[in-house]
Amino acid sequence: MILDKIIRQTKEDLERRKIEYPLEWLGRSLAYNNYPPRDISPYLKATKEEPYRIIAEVKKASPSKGVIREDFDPLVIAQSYEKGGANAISVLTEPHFFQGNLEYLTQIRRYVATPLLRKDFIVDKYQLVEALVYGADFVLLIATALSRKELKELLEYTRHLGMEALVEIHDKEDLTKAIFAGADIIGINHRNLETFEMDMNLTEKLMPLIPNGKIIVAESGVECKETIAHLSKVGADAFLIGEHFMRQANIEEALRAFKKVD
Ligand SMILES: O=P(O)(O)OC[C@@H](O)[C@@H](O)c1c[nH]c2ccccc12
Repeated sequence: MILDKIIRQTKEDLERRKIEYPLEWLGRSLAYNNYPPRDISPYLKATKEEPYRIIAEVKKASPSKGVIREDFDPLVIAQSYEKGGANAISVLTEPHFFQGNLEYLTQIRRYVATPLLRKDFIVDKYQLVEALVYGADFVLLIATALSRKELKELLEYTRHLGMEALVEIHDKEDLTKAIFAGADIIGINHRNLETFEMDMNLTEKLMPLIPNGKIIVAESGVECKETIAHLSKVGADAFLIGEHFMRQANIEEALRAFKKVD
């Protein structure tokens, strides 16, 4: 089971980091943090002027596709995203399966003003403190990977630290967990994290079950404007897009083309 494998590896790494940088040290660097997290909701909620928002992802590789982009400079990519008009930027920080790095967050934060998502497999409060210290505005919490209680506690701690969470779901059971936890921003992942199978109808299927007032993010497999137009009509506020942009020679132009409302 790939998800189990990633979580196991994540926990192993975490034990090492906790010894190397105890929480007290990590907490101390917060005193020097010049980048307090921003309130992310206004960046993601659809409005009349901006009927859909785009979270563009910095992702070198994935377990389903291997290396997606050879010519990979996270800062240059993030700057292209910013110039192209991204509403937020998702930074993969998981090192083994996605070839990400926590340092990318800090690098990008220093030069880019667009809000940043720490995209990782978060299972521990320690990772939330890290997210804050390294410059994230919001974090991903994956309902499938957490128990009801864990999800609720991690979401509460995220807010305690002044951040918000994008709570990712893939089925009704995840949705129940997300609502129980008090999620305000719900990501519907079209990709099954176990089988990598895609269901591009999932947003449409789950939408009627989601209470009013939540911000909805459609995630994965979005590669054309037709999909965006359709899913935004169905009720998605924002789109999380990685691979499509990572495969472009001109990332900025590709993003601008998606942002242009027809
Ligand atoms: O590259 P895509 O198909 O546009 O998908 C982006 C994003 O949704 C995907 O990377 C993702 C969604 N949920 C995740 C959880 C962990 C790692 C990665 C992900």
